[in-house]
Amino acid sequence: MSKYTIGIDFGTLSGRAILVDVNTGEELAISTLEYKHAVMDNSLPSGKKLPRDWALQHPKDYLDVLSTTIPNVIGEAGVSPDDIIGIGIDFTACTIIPIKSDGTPLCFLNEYKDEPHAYVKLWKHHAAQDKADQLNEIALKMDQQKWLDRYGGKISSEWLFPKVWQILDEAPHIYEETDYFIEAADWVVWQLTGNHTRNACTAGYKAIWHKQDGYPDPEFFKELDPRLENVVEEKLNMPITPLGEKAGEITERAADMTGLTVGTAVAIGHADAHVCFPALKIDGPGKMLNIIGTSSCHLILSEEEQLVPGICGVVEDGICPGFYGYEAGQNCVGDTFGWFVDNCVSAEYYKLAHHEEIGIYEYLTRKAQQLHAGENGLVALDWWNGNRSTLVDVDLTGLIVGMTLQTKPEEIYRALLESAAYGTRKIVETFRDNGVPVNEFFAAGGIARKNSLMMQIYADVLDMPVKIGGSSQAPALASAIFGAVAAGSDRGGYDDVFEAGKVMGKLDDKVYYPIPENKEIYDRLYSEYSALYDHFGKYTRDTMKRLKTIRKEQTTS
Ligand SMILES: Nc1ncnc2c1ncn2[C@@H]1O[C@H](COP(=O)(O)OP(=O)(O)O)[C@@H](O)[C@H]1O
Ligand SMILES: O=C(CO)[C@@H](O)[C@@H](O)COP(=O)(O)O
Repeated sequence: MSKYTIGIDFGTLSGRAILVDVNTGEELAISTLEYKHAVMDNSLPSGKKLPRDWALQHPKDYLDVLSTTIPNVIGEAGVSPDDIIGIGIDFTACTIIPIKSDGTPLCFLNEYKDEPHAYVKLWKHHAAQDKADQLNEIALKMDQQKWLDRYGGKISSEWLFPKVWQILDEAPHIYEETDYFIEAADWVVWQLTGNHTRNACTAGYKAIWHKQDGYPDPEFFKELDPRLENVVEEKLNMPITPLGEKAGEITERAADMTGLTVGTAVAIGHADAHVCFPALKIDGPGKMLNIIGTSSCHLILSEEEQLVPGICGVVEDGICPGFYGYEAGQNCVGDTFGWFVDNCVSAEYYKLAHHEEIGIYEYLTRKAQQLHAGENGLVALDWWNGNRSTLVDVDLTGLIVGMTLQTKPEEIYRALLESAAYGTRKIVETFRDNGVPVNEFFAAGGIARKNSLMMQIYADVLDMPVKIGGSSQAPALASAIFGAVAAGSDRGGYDDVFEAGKVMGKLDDKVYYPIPENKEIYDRLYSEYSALYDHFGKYTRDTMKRLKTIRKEQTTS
């Protein structure tokens, strides 16, 4: 008798569920729901305006994903809910919700509906950079290198404490009324199981938690703001559960909402990038996995804890049990291309794409593919939404050098694709230079399978073969794998995530190999990228910051 699991990937704009056969990895059904409120970066549902750099979400959209996509995949696959043995959840991170002790988000309560700080702060909420700057400065002054160095020497404004501090500073009453700040991954798991759990991945990477040392001392938090002295005890006080464990089982309420059977196993929540390893059968060190979507995450396992400057963090068991997991990343990849096609491509190009019955990305990609490496004469810095690694500063901005009156949209588009590859090479070199070998390169996420030109450019720029995940929904497949492990072998699942990955994971037959003549050109262009990277990112980084300050002043005056 076949058994099945469901994996749900909560992305930036939508939630995607897939139903997978546990014995073959076959994906029987998929269902996607776009979030009704998408990313609230201009205003709240009430119309209240939001300042620049904000990015909020509405937790009701996550419940809609559960109540829509799960029944959809069960119906489409035509399987009995009794044969679905487990479910796993992954989510963007650090995406946090202020909640009451019973799990109710503050924004669900009438009195807080018009309070921006009562809503979900999405991973790309970038309005707490000043808090991150102060936090890093104070950490250095207080000799907190022990944990700071594990986070590459800097905490990003995308992570939990700068966001929580911003809430305390700008809306102390919301901070006061919040019983817990919870990652959205853990909140969704709570809605399914009735159990309040915290996963080790997001606690480790996003909330400065360490398996042996715990959190920074209260003295440190007190120095940030005396009201934060006991922030851990007061707002985050939940035991942390390793990945690969079971969080609980589907409750009656969740069964009514989803159509699943009461008692179905639910895995501990995971982050959308980190979860992916078993979906590509990756089971050990030296194999970098790059999840390329709206943003991009670079993840790698190692048997040792090395301190690598400018990365997001190294966390023991933070990706898969038994290894140190490293994360680095780029704040925007797909988002940059989205910005470009929405703002910089003429109606004529859209008309021609329509005429050829293809989308605008495919149209631009075809045109960009006809160019030789280096023929566009452009080098771009990939900082359209800041720099996550290795400079850790969301105030840095994008740049294109080499533009002339002859420059065509497809040339700029190609330069943007190339800049994402250069940013990735910078990350790979930083790992290698600091004792973390990168021997193989794997790519997954929406773009990895959609854009073959981009993957070829990655192979050429990195001078490494690029292997592609076999599923168009790698995070959801990986979550289904974690669901099978939560169910365990007694119920027809697995006891070990790597064992489950071997059966349920998949790689595409297509591998992109470096083209030697392109590699040579890209080596030269990469050295130009590196010079610009150092110039604008290190020596004159204040230029970009000053421009942002002037813009802010002029927007509010
Ligand atoms: N063919 C394409 N080439 C490059 N970028 C694309 C293409 N199609 C979509 N995108 C961009 O990819 C991003 C979506 O990535 P995806 O992995 O599907 O979602 P998510 O990041 O939410 O998990 C969007 O920012 C979009 O602009
Ligand atoms: O930051 C992380 C994980 O650390 C991601 O959740 C975040 O970059 C969002 O990922 P997507 O680009 O939406 O796939």
